[in-house]
Amino acid sequence: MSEGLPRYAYLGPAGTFTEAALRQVAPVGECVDLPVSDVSSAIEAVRTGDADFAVVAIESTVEGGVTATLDSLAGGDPLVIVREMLVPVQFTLAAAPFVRIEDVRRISAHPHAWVQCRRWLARHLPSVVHVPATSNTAPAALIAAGGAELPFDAALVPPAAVDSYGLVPLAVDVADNVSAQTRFVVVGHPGAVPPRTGADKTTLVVHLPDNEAGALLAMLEQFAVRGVNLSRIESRPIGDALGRYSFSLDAEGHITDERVGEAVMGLHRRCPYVRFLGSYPRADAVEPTVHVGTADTDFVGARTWLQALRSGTAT
Ligand SMILES: O=C(O)C(=O)Cc1ccccc1
Repeated sequence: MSEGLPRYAYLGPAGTFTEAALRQVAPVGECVDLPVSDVSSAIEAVRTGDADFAVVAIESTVEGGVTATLDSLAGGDPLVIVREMLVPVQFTLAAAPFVRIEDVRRISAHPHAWVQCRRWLARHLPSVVHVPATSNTAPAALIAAGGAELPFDAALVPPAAVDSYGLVPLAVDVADNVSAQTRFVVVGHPGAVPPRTGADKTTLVVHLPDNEAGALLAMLEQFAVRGVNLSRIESRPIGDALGRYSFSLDAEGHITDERVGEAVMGLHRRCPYVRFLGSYPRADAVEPTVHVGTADTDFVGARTWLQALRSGTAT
């Protein structure tokens, strides 16, 4: 019975790294899986009410921010990130039984997978052609389905998907970076913010005032002067005119941390648009370094002192 279970939209079909991320939060049987063919559809499924949550890749060690995810979250009805997960990413070159590596001319791969294996491919199969796939297991599912002749001979797939789709490995560990990781997030409707753990992240989208010299520096100063470290920042076109950019950033800390709250208030004062995309526990549980004068007690003490000055009760 799946009634009452949370519904998760994710990039399918089964066996993607996104599904591995989903399993960290919702084991099989404890949720309804809704596989879709791109991250924007996964996020949209939450907006339309077809899903309760979406699990989407947001950042990778190889390519940085996943732009489709950042753009889908930056506009449209507000959604928030409630959790993050890290998944190690490796690839196997695999094919239907009886395909020999020397006969491989066309390889189907998700564009991110192709980039992650570029050096290996250039070295071992320099003349192969890339056939883009919607996910890391979409070509595996096509091979497993059999039937019509496919426009590719082999595919780059997650190692765990080789057996589950009845493929054979032609070459293992073909990713260029052995420590590659992808960061995934669970996206849901705004509501109660996940409690502060002491090792949290806050994701924001910020627009800067137009034609103001130093506006980016002024935005960054809101964090710097309060001792808030940023772990990711990137610009994306707003889309309405050339030269207009939106900044997507991750700040270390929780919205209930005084220093993060003060920085976000500073953004609200200085920037024409600020979207809060959630505070959630860091997957690596690393706590931020708290610099002198930026602990919660420092902010609360300073506020109490100011109140006393204003009310004439300071001693
Ligand atoms: O989740 C997957 O498996 C995907 O197809 C997306 C992807 C692509 C490359 C690295 C990590 C995730």
